[in-house]
Amino acid sequence: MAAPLSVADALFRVVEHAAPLPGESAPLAQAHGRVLAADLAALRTQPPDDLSAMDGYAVRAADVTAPNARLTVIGEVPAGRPFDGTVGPGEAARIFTGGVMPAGADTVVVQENATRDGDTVVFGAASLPGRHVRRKGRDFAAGSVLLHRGRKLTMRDLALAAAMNHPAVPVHRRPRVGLLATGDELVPPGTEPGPGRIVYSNGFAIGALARSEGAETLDLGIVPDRLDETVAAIRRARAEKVDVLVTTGGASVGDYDLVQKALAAEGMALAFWKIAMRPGRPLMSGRLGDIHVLGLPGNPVSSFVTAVLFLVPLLRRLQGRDDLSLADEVAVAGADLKPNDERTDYLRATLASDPEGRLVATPVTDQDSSLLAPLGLAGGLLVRPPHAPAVTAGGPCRVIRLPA
Ligand SMILES: Nc1nc2c(c(=O)[nH]1)N[C@H]1C(S)=C(S)[C@@H](COP(=O)(O)OP(=O)(O)OC[C@H]3O[C@@H](n4cnc5c(N)ncnc54)[C@H](O)[C@@H]3O)O[C@H]1N2
Ligand code: MOO
Repeated sequence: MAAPLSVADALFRVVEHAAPLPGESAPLAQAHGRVLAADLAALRTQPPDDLSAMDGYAVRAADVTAPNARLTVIGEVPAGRPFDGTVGPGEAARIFTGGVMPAGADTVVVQENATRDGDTVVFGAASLPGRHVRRKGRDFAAGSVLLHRGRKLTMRDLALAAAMNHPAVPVHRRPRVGLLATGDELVPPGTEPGPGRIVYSNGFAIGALARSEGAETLDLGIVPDRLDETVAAIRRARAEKVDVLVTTGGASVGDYDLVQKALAAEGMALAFWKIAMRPGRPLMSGRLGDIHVLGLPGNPVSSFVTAVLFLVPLLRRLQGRDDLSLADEVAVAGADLKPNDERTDYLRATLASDPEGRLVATPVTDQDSSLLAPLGLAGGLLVRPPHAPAVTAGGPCRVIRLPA
């Protein structure tokens, strides 16, 4: 039997055919977290002119080289209303923060250092050229590319794009993710489950994860373990033009695990089924026309962990991002770790800081892949690579923080 696919190889196969979705225009107020589909160049220079940084008087520095200079006030320059005249020798213009520096003036004396008497002003202190003046273009020049394609827009980027004079920005379309749960035993939360029934849970975490990664989600419901109903749900997903179809459950080898059979009947090209990880071994991936299919195992922990590791990168790729995976970071093991076998292990671990400020990751005691309560307590996944040797408590390890 061929060795099962490694996590890295599986991830490559999940994203290799995922091209960024087409661009669309998003108004700035709706663009937070969207990913730029094109470079963004400034449409204007900022500041557009030399501006005063203070409320005071715009003067010639040559007139105020010593304290007690006495000048004649020839006009007023509020922000947004430039002054037509020129400040000549012996003259000053009253100016306010953001006002355009009038011709002739090259420095600003703050009003705290000025005594005004009618048209005359006397300065208590000397000033130097350029003092309290914000030079034209100090922030950026027209034509400069300040935000690059592939960037996930932060709230600060929105302010910058606005200052660059863009009311809207080109962003990749949000991926549409269809979520399909399978299993005769599943009932929605809030009902009175009959004997042997299980409350449907995992789609709530996976849906929230997908939306937090910029996707729109479509709930395709729960289908029973029947081929015809599973096929019908897959057809619904196609009719709804989802970009990604995420199924949960029915991924294993049991008589009622029909998801792959139904997808094959609909023409899916299988990329892989089963990979060398724990939890999540029965993960399946393929393509159904333009739809990227991820078949996640039904166990709630397995489905969430595989969604974090594979759905997140797929959604990021579809939105044109290059930072596909959630970053891992160095931590200290909070307990002894056994040597690992050939599968990458993702241990649910609580996270804390030790007195030296180091991140400590302690695996929860029961690592069964059905357990949601420990998953809720875990702040991260402690990653054990294939064949990792034993680590004693206090030794180094790596963790992936789980999204909130
Ligand atoms: N003979 C074997 N049996 C199993 C194997 C195997 O290799 N050989 N793999 C095991 C592993 S590992 C996993 S993971 C599961 C995955 O199985 P399925 O994807 O087919 O999942 P189901 O059998 O449908 O469900 C498993 C478990 O999870 C519950 N479940 C399913 N969907 C949901 C949901 N949406 N919300 C909450 N809980 C859900 C379901 O009731 C089952 O208890 O297979 C092992 N078996
Ligand atoms: O891989 Mo299963 O996901 O171990 O429970």
